[in-house]
Amino acid sequence: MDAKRIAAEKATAYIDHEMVVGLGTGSTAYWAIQKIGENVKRGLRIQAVATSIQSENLAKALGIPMLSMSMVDSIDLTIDGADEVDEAWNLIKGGGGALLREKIVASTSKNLFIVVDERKLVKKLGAFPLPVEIVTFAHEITQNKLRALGCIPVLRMKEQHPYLTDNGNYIVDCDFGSIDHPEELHQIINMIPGVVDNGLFIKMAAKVIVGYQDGTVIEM
Ligand SMILES: O=C[C@H](O)[C@H](O)[C@H](O)COP(=O)(O)O
Repeated sequence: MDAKRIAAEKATAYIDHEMVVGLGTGSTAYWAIQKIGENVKRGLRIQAVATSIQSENLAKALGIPMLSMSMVDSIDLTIDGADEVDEAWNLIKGGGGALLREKIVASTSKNLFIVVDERKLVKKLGAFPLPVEIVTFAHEITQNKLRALGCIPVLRMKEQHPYLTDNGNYIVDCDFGSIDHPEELHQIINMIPGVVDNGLFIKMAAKVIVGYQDGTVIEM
């Protein structure tokens, strides 16, 4: 079985009746949502909150009862993927552009379980360029300020146009090289006017579940 799938399905075993569950975004979270959908059909009673329009549509199609973000002030468990996980369980997220809603949902969750395949584990973050969500107007000024922090910023494109997030913002993928101090970098980036949020998730994960190519899965 696919390494992402076994990690994602393992995480769903922690979901119990009456929980409010946060649904992540991406090709790994996809498998968690599929499994939750199956379990709901078998009688699991939960309500869920999505971290993207894509995940919301998938969940609705599978018959998972959904709540809007404005309806919840606490989420029991969120299952989400990541682009990189370091040894302190700091994360880079946002490869799929969903970082802002993901961080709001994660910050409202009692537990954030990260599901990844083994390729996402790194010693230090930064081989994956850091996604930064920025407002569209004067985006050049914001990109210049990001460049001044020492990265190479690249405006994410989709079919010849700047990629737009679910929130109507742009994403800039920032190559900082190896990130020595993720917590500091997180704060410095978010101080820039025009930045909405960045894809560093600092000390937010309660558990990391890793799927391996050989079919094994390890919970950390
Ligand atoms: O914006 C997207 C999310 O942060 C994803 O969770 C992340 O990019 C990992 O995605 P995947 O599981 O597809 O590698």
